[in-house]
Amino acid sequence: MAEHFDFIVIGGGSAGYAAARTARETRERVAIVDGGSTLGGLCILRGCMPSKTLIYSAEILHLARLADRFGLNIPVAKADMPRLHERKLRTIAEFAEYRQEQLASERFSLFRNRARFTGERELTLDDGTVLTADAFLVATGSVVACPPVPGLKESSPWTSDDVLDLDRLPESVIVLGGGVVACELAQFLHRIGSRVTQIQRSPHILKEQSPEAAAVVEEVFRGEGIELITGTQLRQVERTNKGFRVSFEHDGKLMVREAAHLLNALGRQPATDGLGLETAGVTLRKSGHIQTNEFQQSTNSAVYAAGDVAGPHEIVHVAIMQGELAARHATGRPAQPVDYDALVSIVFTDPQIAHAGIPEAELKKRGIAYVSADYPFDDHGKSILMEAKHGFVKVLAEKGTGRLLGAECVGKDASELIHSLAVGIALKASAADLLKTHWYHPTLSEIWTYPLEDVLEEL
Ligand SMILES: Cc1cc2nc3c(=O)[nH]c(=O)nc-3n(C[C@H](O)[C@H](O)[C@H](O)COP(=O)(O)OP(=O)(O)OC[C@H]3O[C@@H](n4cnc5c(N)ncnc54)[C@H](O)[C@@H]3O)c2cc1C
Ligand SMILES: NC(=O)c1ccc[n+]([C@@H]2O[C@H](COP(=O)([O-])OP(=O)(O)OC[C@H]3O[C@@H](n4cnc5c(N)ncnc54)[C@H](O)[C@@H]3O)[C@@H](O)[C@H]2O)c1
Repeated sequence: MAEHFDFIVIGGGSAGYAAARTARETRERVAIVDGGSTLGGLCILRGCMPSKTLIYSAEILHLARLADRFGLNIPVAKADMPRLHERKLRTIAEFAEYRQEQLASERFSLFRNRARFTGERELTLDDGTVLTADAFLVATGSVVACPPVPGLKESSPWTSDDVLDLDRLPESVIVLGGGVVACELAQFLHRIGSRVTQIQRSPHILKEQSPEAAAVVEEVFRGEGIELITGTQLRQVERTNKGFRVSFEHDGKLMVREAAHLLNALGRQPATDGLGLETAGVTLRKSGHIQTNEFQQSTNSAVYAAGDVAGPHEIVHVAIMQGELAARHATGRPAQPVDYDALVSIVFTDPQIAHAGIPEAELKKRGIAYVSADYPFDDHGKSILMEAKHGFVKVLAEKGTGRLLGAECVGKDASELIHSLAVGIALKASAADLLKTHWYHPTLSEIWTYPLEDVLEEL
């Protein structure tokens, strides 16, 4: 006999846990099914938290090496890999334990299995248990993609999981890709002391960001000593007795690079394999993501999807918003679709790239009339005294009304700085509204006053 629930979540990561918690507010019988070897989800175990723990250490190391610039004498600054690794494990363990306790609490029925749809409202677990529910949420996340580059799969390259678990210094690494994972980890590896070559297909890294923002990071990467080669076409990957050889075309010539290690950072794909989605009448988009409406409902109205498996943005806070939205809708409560025009996205390179609202290219595409203004960090008091002169801030506001539509920040701690503008954008404030703020001096944040004032003048 099948056990029946009000709401079943498949996948107890960021999206799944947020949905289960939200559904439990008004429903008694909520189940979570997670077949991962460790509970906790990508963000905690192998994504945001381990990467940002390590990247922060690498930033401190980088600053220590620039000690002379700050009038300091730090004779030796280098990574202690076993201790770096141990700190990461300790930090992650704390987050994971907390999440595991939440998932295993008596509020939910937790099944440590892989699940597969065997009917429109029926799941069969890998131990044969059959579960039915009024509504389901698929929140199975994503897996590393391996595009059909000859020899890539056969050579078993590292993925981000391997880099985030290093307890020794790799002598040299070739990083394939120019997306967020590739860039964040290429700079981390370089800063801890590896020789890094990064190979990217398009003419610029970080193609989701504006070309101006990407150009700042490219210049810093090359200045720090990363060999960054853009505008390439990968031809072949081979294992050698010393490591790896990558052949690619660049400027019409065939080029070859060799290194002890190879990192495949060529993207991730939605984790839908083996879920029996066809049996449940759930359709996928061309991208492989589960197709949903604005309430995260799939083509089977009883099956919702959220997080990396649903897209369109593979970011934790979006996964959480989508999970909460799906659970509210599935349990018959008022639910507001996610407002992607207020999206915040961040790349944790140094300098960081942060964006809020509608990107400028999208404003142009939609034919929205806007005014814009920017200001560089190399002309700002606090960033000058911090020796953090790379990058700029930019504000985009609606022509006529001055309503904030978008903002971009490339620079030190851009991930923190963007949030004052993100609040303005989400609350549909105008440039004049934001200028009522007491912007403290000297801070990095007060740099926003320059483009805000310029935008106001331009209106
Ligand atoms: C290196 C790296 C760094 C990142 N850094 C950031 C960052 O700084 N900021 C940010 O916002 N985002 C970051 N991300 C992205 C972020 O981690 C993801 O967007 C987010 O964790 C996705 O959450 P999710 O709930 O969709 O999936 P997950 O957290 O992956 O959860 C999916 C769960 O489903 C389970 N599961 C899968 N298949 C089945 C099945 N068939 N049956 C049962 N259970 C199943 C898995 O065990 C897992 O627990 C990073 C990603 C990577 C790889
Ligand atoms: N700071 C953050 O919020 C953060 C950090 C890491 C990851 N993430 C999320 O994880 C997701 C995955 O990141 P990612 O960097 O792995 O993927 P991505 O899709 O951002 O980047 C993949 C890269 O691989 C290249 N590529 C793909 N196929 C190729 C081929 N056949 N030949 C040559 N190049 C090819 C692409 O041009 C791109 O540069 C992202 O969507 C991101 O949202 C977020």
